[in-house]
Formats: sequence, C-alpha cells, structure tokens
Amino acid sequence: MEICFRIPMAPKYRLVYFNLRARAEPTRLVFAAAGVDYEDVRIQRDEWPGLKPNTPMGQLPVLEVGGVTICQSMAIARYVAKETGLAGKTILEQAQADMLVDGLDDLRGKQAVIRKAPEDRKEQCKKELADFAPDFLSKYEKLCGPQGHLVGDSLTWADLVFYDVTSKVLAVLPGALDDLPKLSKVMDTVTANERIAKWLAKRPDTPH
Ligand SMILES: N[C@@H](CCC(=O)N[C@@H](CS)C(=O)NCC(=O)O)C(=O)O
Repeated sequence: MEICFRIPMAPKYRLVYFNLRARAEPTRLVFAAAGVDYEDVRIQRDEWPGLKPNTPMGQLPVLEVGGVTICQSMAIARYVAKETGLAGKTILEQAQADMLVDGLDDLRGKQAVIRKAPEDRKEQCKKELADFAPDFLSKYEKLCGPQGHLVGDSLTWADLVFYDVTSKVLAVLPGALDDLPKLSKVMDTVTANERIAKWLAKRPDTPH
C-alpha cells in the first residue's frame, strides 16, 4: 500500500510591515482577492532599528520572494497583482489600472495629512479634503467602467486600491460617493467579493 504524506508548503511570499493597514494594505487586499497564501509579518516598532539597515531603502513595507527583497508599496502591490492575474487583462488595461492607482495617491495624501496634523490643524485638513474630493471623484466616476470595475469587466488591483483609499475618505466625508453610482458599485463589488469579505472580517484592528 502506498502512503502519501502531504507536507505543508511554506508560503512563497513574505510581506513585512508594521502592525498597520497603511502602505501594506493594498498588497494584502491583492493577496486576499487572489486567494494566495503569504506570510503577513507585522513587526513591533522596537524591532525596526535592527531591521532597517537590511532593507533595500530603509523603509517598510518589503516583500521577500525567491531570495529577492522588493520595497516601495505600490511596486510591491503591482508585482503581486501581475503575479496573481489582477493587474489588468491586457497591457492597455494594465496601463489604465496603473494610471488610476497613481492618481489615487493624491487623494490618499489629502486624507493622510488629517491623521498626522496637530489637533488645531485637523479641521482645516478635513476642509481641504472636502474641497478636493468631489472634483477628484467625479473625474474617477467618468473614467470608471459600468460593471462595478474601474477597468474592463473584472476585478483589478485598481479596484482594491480605490476601495482602500476611499473607505478612509468616507470615514471623514460619509457622502463622498453620493451621486457617483459607478464608483459606489466598485465599492460594493469589492466588499461583496467573498475572499475580500473574509479578509476584511478577520484583518487585525489597527489605528490606520
Ligand atoms: N514610498 C514608500 C514610503 C515607505 C514609508 O514611508 N515607510 C514608512 C512606514 S509607512 C517607514 O518605513 N518608516 C520608517 C522609517 O523610515 O524609518 C512606499 O510607498 O513604500
């Protein structure tokens, strides 16, 4: 009789970041949507000085894969999206997804300054976001496809990065997507995705 042992394989990918969503969450969302296993390593702040000199650019997140360490959060997310088929179906779709993801950095920046601002500046920063977001989002509404996806007719990492950034914007401006049906549909498509929903339900609760 032949006995077959299944030896569990270690995940191929190791993502290292602090215990935050922040710059690692787009990649975690891509892994979740793709159903790909990875090590989600969350280091403590006091471990960082010892690790920093061994990172390519002295920053986190980093992704270790096949003996290579990659940094820059969006380069990591884009690479994982390509590896898992979530970068866009054609080179042109990939360029569209890249364009939308790169553009989202402006919205992310406006939202991120609120958290970093001193108490007496926070209201001003919220106002700046409130002034900026409507025009920004109406441009994205025009660029968005009708089927609940920013690009083409299936999920790409652009939908996931959009969800990540916009859910933080909605926490400050709850009506930001009112009257933007295509973008609202993207948010629904992402949260209705079974794998994403599973990740959102189990992901660690962190300050940002
Ligand atoms: N452009 C980089 C920025 C990375 C970055 O600023 N990382 C911060 C954490 S969010 C960091 O490593 N801070 C610790 C340090 O610089 O020593 C990226 O997107 O990955």
